[in-house]
Amino acid sequence: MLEKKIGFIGCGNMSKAIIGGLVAGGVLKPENIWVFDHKPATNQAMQQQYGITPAQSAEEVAKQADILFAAVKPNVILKVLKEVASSLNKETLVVSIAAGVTLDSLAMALGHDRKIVRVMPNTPALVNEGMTSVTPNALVTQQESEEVVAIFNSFGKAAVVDEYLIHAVVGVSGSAPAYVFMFIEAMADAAVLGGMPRAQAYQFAAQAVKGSAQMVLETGKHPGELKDMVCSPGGTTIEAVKVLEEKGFRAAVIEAMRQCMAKSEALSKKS
Ligand SMILES: NC(=O)C1=CN([C@@H]2O[C@H](COP(=O)(O)OP(=O)(O)OC[C@H]3O[C@@H](n4cnc5c(N)ncnc54)[C@H](OP(=O)(O)O)[C@@H]3O)[C@@H](O)[C@H]2O)C=CC1
Ligand SMILES: O=C(O)[C@@H]1CCC=N1
Repeated sequence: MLEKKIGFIGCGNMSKAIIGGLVAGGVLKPENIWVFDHKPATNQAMQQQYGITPAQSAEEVAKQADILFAAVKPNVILKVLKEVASSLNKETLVVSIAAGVTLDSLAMALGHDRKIVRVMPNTPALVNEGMTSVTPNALVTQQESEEVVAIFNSFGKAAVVDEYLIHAVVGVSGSAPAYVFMFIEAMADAAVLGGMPRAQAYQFAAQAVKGSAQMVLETGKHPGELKDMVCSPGGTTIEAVKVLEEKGFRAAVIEAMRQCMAKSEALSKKS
């Protein structure tokens, strides 16, 4: 169990996913998780649900934390960090989850002597299947970096990546659950069209996606080979594959992600 205090400023979708994962994984005592959201009702609800410690202010969280998560929207994070910079201890590790906010701009807000880690998680952290990239600045030690990776590994998988890869990470995992949910919803709609009850259709579609993902991860086989294994000659699947190719399925996914990555890059230039 990690004997550190972890603080969160901002408690929305992502903080809830990370805190849920930390508590479920027994990574640290819930009372060692300090939370400040500017909505008091959120702090109370988190205390009731997880037994975490609600704070009265962002400064209080900053003073308490050994590792401080800045988990507010990208447009407010620099202001929030500037306000708490003087409350941080010298050794506090600041972890930013904001999309498009670079290590350089975080250092400008916090001071250039700060240990900062930029991470990009995703919402499946809520069900212990998150995927997170971890990018430390030069002041973070190997051991501290490994600690952050271990935190995210406790509710999914995590890997250290160079900062230039962050836009690809946003495209392929940070934002990706949204397109996967759309795919599941569309498949379920089609199953409903085929007469299946709606709830059952979501179950079948989601399990098909989960099982297929598991096959990629566990067999190490090329996705194309796994696809070929499903397509019987003259069978049903190849009919579906033909239509997906005709409708530009792959091109649509690639173009959607290209624009997602471009937006991530544009946000980084603004910050
Ligand atoms: N959602 C996702 O899938 C992912 C999000 N991210 C990043 O995570 C960050 C947070 O996203 P997400 O959790 O979705 O956002 P949310 O809006 O759900 O959460 C942010 C929370 O912080 C609160 N807040 C805003 N300003 C302050 C402040 N000054 N002090 C304390 N609390 C404040 C917000 O309150 P209010 O609602 O009143 O504004 C809200 O409750 C973003 O920077 C985003 O880029 C990264 C990866 C994936
Ligand atoms: O849509 C967004 O900007 C954030 C970043 C990754 C997922 N959600």
